[in-house]
Amino acid sequence: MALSEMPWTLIATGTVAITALFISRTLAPVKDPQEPPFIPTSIPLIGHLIQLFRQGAGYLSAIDKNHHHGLYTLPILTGRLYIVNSPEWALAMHKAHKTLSFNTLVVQAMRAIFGFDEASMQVIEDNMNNERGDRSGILLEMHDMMFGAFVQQIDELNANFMQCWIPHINALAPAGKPEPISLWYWLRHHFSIASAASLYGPKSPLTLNPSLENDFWLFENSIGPLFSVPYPSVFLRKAYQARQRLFDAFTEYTELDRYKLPGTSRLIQTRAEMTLGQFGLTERMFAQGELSMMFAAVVNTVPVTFWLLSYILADRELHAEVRAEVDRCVDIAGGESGGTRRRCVLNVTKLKAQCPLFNSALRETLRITATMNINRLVLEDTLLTNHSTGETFLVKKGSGLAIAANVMHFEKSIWGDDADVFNARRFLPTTEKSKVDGEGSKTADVAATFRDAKGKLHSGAFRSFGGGNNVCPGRQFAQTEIQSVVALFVAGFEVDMPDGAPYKPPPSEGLRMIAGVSKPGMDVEVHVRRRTGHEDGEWVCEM
Ligand code: HEM
Repeated sequence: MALSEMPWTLIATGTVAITALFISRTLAPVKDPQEPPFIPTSIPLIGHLIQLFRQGAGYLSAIDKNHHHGLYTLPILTGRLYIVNSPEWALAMHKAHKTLSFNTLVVQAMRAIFGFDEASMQVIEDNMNNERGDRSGILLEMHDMMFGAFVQQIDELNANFMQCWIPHINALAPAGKPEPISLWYWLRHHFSIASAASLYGPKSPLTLNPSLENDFWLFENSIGPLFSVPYPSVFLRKAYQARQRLFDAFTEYTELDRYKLPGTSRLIQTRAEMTLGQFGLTERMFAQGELSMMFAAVVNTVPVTFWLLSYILADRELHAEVRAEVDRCVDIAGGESGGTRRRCVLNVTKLKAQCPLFNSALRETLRITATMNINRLVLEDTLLTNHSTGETFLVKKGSGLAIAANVMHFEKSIWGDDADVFNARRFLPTTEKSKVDGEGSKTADVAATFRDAKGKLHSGAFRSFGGGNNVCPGRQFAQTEIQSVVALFVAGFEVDMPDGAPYKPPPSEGLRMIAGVSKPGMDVEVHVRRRTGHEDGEWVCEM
């Protein structure tokens, strides 16, 4: 048959197929025999990318159903994204922190998301991956400072938060009257402002202008697109403008030296002294950079608090048991007669140390909801070894690498057959063991290794706070915030649906690829009233 006689559709299909084959042969990455297995895709170069855009991190769960590898490769465009799916490979990844860089991604975010100018970029890129081997430079010195500060200054941070939070609790449903609230919005609003104030002091930008709280979450919601969409001022106008208002407010805060006021955390004062004094960034750039600190401090803590409270409220039996534990941490003092309100003193140290079920429920909430992917950039060709199986794989320079916590946190061989559902008691062996070890006076690190019902430890499996060199330094502070907020609701209030029906949690918004803990997909309207016997209670927190 002559070419002119062939049907055009056949010719077109053939041409597309040959071109696709040519492109995929010449441009697509070729697997090195030492690399982790490649996951095929029907659309060369962009197939995985399309699915990641469409399904977010859920795509990694879908892949795991068909290709159950502990470590594998997604060829994307001309590069590779390695996915870590097992605790053993997660440990191997964290061990190789010298060549699997966290800071290179931080630097990219500072440019794309926090709008750093060229001069500031030069400062933060200097020795960012410890090229000089002396841990000098703003990123490494800031990292080291913060890891010390979050331990040494934890009491100050905790006290600041409780002082900022308690007024909202004491103003809620006063004089025994029920108060309707949108639970997610109420928590998000007051918690974000209190959290910002505990770091940035009494003149925190969000305290002076509470509408910035909404701007903050609008900005947060667009963090993925801000990385990739060109001309954000045009195509992401609302988020861009919200970010601009936040930049301006934090700049004013810095220019007016508000970080020097009493009540501001020493952590933020030191960040300001280092950034402005030692490293010479402008006030504007310091201010924009602080939005990254706000992100770390708020975007995960607020939804985890919401979900923990939701899980407890939705289960009457669990609610009663947690309430009994929390009640043992409350002292009620005086004032019953004569018009003075009774002081209800919540001891937050006891909450952490003497409430194994409450602590187990917190970790279980984190397991289910805090499954953010932990990303790294490969700086040099690196061999990773799985010490359980003895396997070694090569990960190549210039590639991305991510722990799929959303897969690992639901792996039945680790968490048991009920891994897909919330089980408040799952972490009891972890929280109770620490109580025994500490003779009842201390509880395990909230990021501690998961211990199953048979007592077996699963190192590397619980990744809500990351691990290794970049494990979350703010986790103890986060634990105080989350547990004190939830405990006050549990001990002091009843929360029901407006028609009096038991609380029903809303669905989750689902998982994005670049995001914090997933938020509720919709708000939930509830009626809050004071618990019988606590109608006139005035709440106070102590450590
Ligand atoms: C439930 C609440 C929180 C969760 C689930 C969480 C989770 C994480 C995770 C997974 C990482 C490691 C990221 C990586 O390795 O790629 C991290 C790092 C970090 N977190 Fe948190 N975090 C929480 C609360 C906080 C709070 C309250 C603060 C501060 C007030 C904070 C400050 C930080 C900082 C500064 C880093 C970067 C550490 C570094 O430079 O290596 N986090 N967090």
